[in-house]
Amino acid sequence: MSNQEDGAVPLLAARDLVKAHGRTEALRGATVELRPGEILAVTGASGSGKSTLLHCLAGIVRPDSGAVTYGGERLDRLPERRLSELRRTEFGVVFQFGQLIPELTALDNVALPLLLGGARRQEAQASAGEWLERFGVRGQEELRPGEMSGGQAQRVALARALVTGPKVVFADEPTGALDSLASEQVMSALTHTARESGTAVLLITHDAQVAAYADREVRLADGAVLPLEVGV
Ligand SMILES: Nc1ncnc2c1ncn2[C@@H]1O[C@H](COP(=O)(O)OP(=O)(O)OP(=O)(O)O)[C@@H](O)[C@H]1O
Repeated sequence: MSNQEDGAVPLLAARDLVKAHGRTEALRGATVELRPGEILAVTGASGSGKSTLLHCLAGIVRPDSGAVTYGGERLDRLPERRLSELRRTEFGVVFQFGQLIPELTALDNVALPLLLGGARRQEAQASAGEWLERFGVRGQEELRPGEMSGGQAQRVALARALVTGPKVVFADEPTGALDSLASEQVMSALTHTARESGTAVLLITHDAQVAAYADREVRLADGAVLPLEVGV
C-alpha cells in the first residue's frame, strides 16, 4: 500500500508541485503528504529540490503549478497577509544555521515569537525559559548566539520554533553544521519534544543517521518524490 493511499488524513500535502528558479526546474511534479504529528524525513542528493519543496510547503515560496493544502485549505492560493499569519501561528522553522538574532540573548530569542504574537514580556520570558529547559539549554538564558556552541544555538533555535505551539515544524538540515554528538543531541531533543507535543516535523537531511529519527522517509530525485521501493 502506498503512503498516499492508506487512509490517514494529511495535515499538509503537496501535489504535483512544479517550481523553477530562473531556468532551473527545482521541482518537477513533487507529491508528498505530512500527517498530523508525523516526523517525515525528506532526503535526496544535493540539488534534488529538498529546500524548494520545504519552502513551498511552508508557504515561503509559491509553486508555479500544483497544489499545497494545509488542513484542506489551498495554502498556495492564500493572500500574503493570511499566509504570514498562518506561518507565525501554525508553523515553526529551523534552518541549518539557526538564524538566531545575534544581538538578543537566548531567552529573548525564544521569547520573541510570543512577543510578536502579543504576549506580555514576563509571560513570554517565563515560557521561553521552560522551552530552553526542555531543550537542555537552561542556564544559557543570558548568552548571545555568538557565545554558544553550534549545538546549543540549534537547541535554542528549536525552542524558538516550538515556543508558539506550532502544528508543523520545518527543519532544513538542522544538524548540517554540527558534529555527530551535537547532531544526536539536537535530533533527540527535537523528536522527543515534537512527539510529546504532537507537532508534525518536516525534516530535510542528507544524513541517513538523522533521517533514522523520523517515522517515515521520502526521497527526492530531480525534483520529484521517488516511488516507494517494493518490499521495504
Ligand atoms: N534562489 C535560487 N535561484 C536559482 N537557483 C536556485 C535557487 N534555489 C535553488 N536553486 C536551484 O534549484 C535546484 C534545487 O535546489 P534546492 O536547494 O531546492 O535543492 P536541495 O536538494 O535542497 O539542495 P541542497 O541539498 O544542496 O541544499 C538546484 O539546482 C539549485 O541550484
